[in-house]
Amino acid sequence: MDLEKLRKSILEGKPIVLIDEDREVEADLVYPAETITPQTLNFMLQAKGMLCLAMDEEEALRRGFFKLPSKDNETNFLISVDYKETFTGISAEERALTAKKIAEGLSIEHFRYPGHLHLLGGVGINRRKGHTEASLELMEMLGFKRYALIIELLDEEGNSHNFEFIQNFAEKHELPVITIKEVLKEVVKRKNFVRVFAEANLPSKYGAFKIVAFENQLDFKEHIAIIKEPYDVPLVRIHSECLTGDTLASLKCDCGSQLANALKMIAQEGGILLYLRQEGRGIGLKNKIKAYELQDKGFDTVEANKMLGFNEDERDFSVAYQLLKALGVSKVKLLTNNPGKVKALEEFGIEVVEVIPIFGEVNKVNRPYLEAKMLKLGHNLKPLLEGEE
Ligand SMILES: Nc1nc2c(ncn2[C@@H]2O[C@H](COP(=O)(O)OP(=O)(O)OP(=O)(O)O)[C@@H](O)[C@H]2O)c(=O)[nH]1
Ligand SMILES: [Mg+2]
Ligand SMILES: [Mg+2]
Ligand SMILES: [Zn+2]
Repeated sequence: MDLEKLRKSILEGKPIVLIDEDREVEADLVYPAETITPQTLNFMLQAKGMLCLAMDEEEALRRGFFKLPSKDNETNFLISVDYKETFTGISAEERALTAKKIAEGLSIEHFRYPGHLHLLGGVGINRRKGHTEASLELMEMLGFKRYALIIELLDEEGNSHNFEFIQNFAEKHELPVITIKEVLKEVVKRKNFVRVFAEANLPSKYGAFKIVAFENQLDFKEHIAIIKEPYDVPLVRIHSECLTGDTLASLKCDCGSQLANALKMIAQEGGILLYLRQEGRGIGLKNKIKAYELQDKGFDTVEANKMLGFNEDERDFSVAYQLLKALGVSKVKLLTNNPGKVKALEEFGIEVVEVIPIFGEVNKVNRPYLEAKMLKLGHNLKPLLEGEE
């Protein structure tokens, strides 16, 4: 993400176009409240959405601004306000003044309500990945206080999901465009959401390990690390949970035998196994079993995922990066046949000094599954399946 370019745009009085790809490409214009001018605010109003000031909900509540009833994960409105020394509060100049006064830290006594500036409460980008939360992170990474003016961008007909219109608008006015996903990624790089919670010995039949549990504020799941020390550059296995393969001895996949082999290798060389709670390539256990239903009817693992409305692989390795960071690891020798895992770690700045294949057992049942992974998901399983290791 080109933060310099974004900062320059702000200094020129131009808002940033922030796209939410998860919500069918909805775009908001975003600008720091602390430096807003009536001119920029007036420019933003042509977007035709609802101009709001986003701030951290906790901070807002501390200062006496209060919430309006809303359901979980819906837009989190607080009472709308006007700064007391405005006339009606609606003009661009007066709304800009109200916004600045909030960004200055004034509490509710200095405002009339309801007023003409809507307030949105941000609950943290780890809890909600909306425009409100992303715009606050964006402000912070650009060196501004966590107060953002945001407004949805509507097209000529008043529609909010027109990618072409959004692009043209940005080009015409020379506004930078970024996505919530890009913001989130940058936040994961910069901040720490995970810390070591507990650490104990774990003697196992493969050797003497340590087991580490984490306090995890990123996806709130209970991931685990199994560690064998000492190591210089650790051998790292990032293993996604597979209840059926890992613990129920299913022959449908190679997960259980990969897990065993990884633990053996790590026991010998020193390293870390991250056990990630991303069952079924991220779709969860019950959906994986639904996918197995379809596989029983003859569809392959990729087709089954798609028929259920999922991508072929729904995993996100942000949390793996955060776990490694919490363990002080920035260089790894990665045990995998999956190029996607290497790419994911490298994007976060982890140095993958070596990629080491890790094969499980092939049998009659899992061969078609492994072939589908090789042919459709690009996994490097050729030596295993063609026995030419
Ligand atoms: N959706 C879905 N998930 C499956 C299926 N079979 C196994 N899985 C899941 O696939 C994941 C495999 O995880 P890993 O072995 O860590 O990763 P990988 O993509 O095989 O990559 P490697 O590092 O090369 O092993 C686990 O979460 C399994 O639960 C299936 O048929 N459908
Ligand atoms: Mg929105
Ligand atoms: Mg695997
Ligand atoms: Zn499995």
